[in-house]
Amino acid sequence: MAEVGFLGLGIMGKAMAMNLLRHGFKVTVWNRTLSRCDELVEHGASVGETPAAVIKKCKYTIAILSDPAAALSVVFDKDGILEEICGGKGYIDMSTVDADTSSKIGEAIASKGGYFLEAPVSGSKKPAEDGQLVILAAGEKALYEEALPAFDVLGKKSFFLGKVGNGAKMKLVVNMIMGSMVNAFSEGLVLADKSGLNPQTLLDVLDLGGIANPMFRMKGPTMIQNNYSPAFPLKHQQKDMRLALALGDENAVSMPVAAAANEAFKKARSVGLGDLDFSAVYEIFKVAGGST
Ligand SMILES: NC(=O)C1=CN([C@@H]2O[C@H](COP(=O)(O)OP(=O)(O)OC[C@H]3O[C@@H](n4cnc5c(N)ncnc54)[C@H](OP(=O)(O)O)[C@@H]3O)[C@@H](O)[C@H]2O)C=CC1
Ligand SMILES: O=CCCC(=O)O
Repeated sequence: MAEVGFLGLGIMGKAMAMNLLRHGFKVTVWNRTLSRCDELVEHGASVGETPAAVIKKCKYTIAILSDPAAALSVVFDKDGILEEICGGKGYIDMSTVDADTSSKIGEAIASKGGYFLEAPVSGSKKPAEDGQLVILAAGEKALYEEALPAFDVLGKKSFFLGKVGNGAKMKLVVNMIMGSMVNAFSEGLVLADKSGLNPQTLLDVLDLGGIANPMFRMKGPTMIQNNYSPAFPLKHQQKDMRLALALGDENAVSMPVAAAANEAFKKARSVGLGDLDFSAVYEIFKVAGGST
């Protein structure tokens, strides 16, 4: 089996790279903070000293990094991907970024003869651990097909969405909806509490009705316990709202609900909640609603 490169061992990257190792892939990892590679090495990974070194060694390399700045940095900066990508090699960026960022990366890689696929994912830490992500790929179809054995390990379903940008846009639309939902959910929990209802009973009622969903089911119990151990960091959700709103601007789509949700996430970041789970936006509604 060909060696797969893997850049970025944050919450998602660590779980995904671990999964590939568990399924017999040979994996060479790199992370900006190199010490984060140690645990993967214990499970059989090799380490590349730089993104360029990983690209040089591997037929194709996957990355999942925090945001557009990070995604651009590993490609264009010193010791970056562009130094070693060449004909026959592939680069798959699974970070959540905007279509422009993805296109810039794709064009630069193509200019060196390499193949590029964007492949952001739906699903969080647990689905990443369980190989249950939803993969939203777009770009070079041949690379998509080459990577399918890895995608089959990482995800429960892969979509090929056509040209570069379509994966990024799909991911931003999905996360824009999710970010708006968690705001409405938070507001509802506060309203239930302030009007004398038991929030746990609200969760039970919601779960039996037409708006039951895995996100409410998973986050509700931890939110009412004020437990925001990060699966999806709030700072990344706010980044996704910001990028989705920019996509709305480009397309003249009015998004008042998403704009209000973005304000709540920004407020949450401004009071130091950015590294907690995105469900910590609930704290902002508690303050606004006068809850204790
Ligand atoms: N967590 C989730 O539930 C999901 C997240 N995503 C998306 O996946 C991506 C990663 O998320 P997640 O794993 O949660 O994030 P984390 O914050 O846990 O990890 C971020 C990763 O990016 C690296 N990084 C940050 N800045 C740079 C930089 N300038 N140069 C190189 N590397 C950098 C970090 O390295 P270092 O260790 O050195 O800081 C780390 O490996 C994001 O785009 C997010 O929106 C998508 C679906 C679900
Ligand atoms: O981008 C993060 C998505 C988190 C999720 O789908 O639960």
